[in-house]
Amino acid sequence: MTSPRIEVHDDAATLATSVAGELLSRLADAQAAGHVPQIALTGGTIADAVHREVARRTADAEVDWSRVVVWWGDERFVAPDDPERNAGQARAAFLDTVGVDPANVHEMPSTADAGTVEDAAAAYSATMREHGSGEFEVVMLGVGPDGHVASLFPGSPALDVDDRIAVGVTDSPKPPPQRVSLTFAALNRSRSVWFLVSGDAKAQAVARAVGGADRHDIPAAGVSGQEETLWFLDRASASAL
Ligand SMILES: O=C1O[C@H](COP(=O)(O)O)[C@@H](O)[C@H](O)[C@H]1O
Repeated sequence: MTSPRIEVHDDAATLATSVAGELLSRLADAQAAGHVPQIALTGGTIADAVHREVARRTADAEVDWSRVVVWWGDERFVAPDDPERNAGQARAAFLDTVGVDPANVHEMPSTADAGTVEDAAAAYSATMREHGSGEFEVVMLGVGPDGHVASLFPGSPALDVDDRIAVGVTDSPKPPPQRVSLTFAALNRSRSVWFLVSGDAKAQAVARAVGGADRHDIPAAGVSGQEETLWFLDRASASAL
């Protein structure tokens, strides 16, 4: 478990630019060292802004996207073309344009691929065991006003599942209710964990997570990187620190 570092940016736009730049530089460094980096993406508003900045800045970066392996920290269990899909959002924002190898992009199953969320979670766990070490270079995580990360929500039974890579969620308080999420155990194997948070609605959750709340109350408090835990905040989300 690493102590958190906090970076406060003026607003969501400067936060997104900074995260995108840092991600491109981490990936370039990992590739220069001979690695094929694996990353896990998140969904949501600030993630979308980060993804669009990655697309905008990729032409000037030294990253070979065909040698980056892409996973997700969570996904909504809906039809593949549903606008709620985190994967669809990331594809539209950057994956469709930066030159990733489709064989290296591991979307979580949709309702077209699996009968139940538990089947979907089991299939994703198997895919991760087959294709990757599960040791991410960087996991990016949005945080909800209730402190949720990925699809690990306060009070959910999924918070206590530590013997699996991915878990099915059937009662998400934020729609849609059915989701698949990586577990704390899987997220915590990442080298770097980056929280991306913007807006004053999330200020209390940030303060409680950084202050070491119980993960059952504020799930973001239960995730940290093996080498680095970094909070990218804007002034509004940092206002209760
Ligand atoms: O439902 C989800 O919400 C969080 C945060 O989203 P935001 O719009 O409040 O930024 C996101 O990180 C997660 O991946 C997603 O499924």
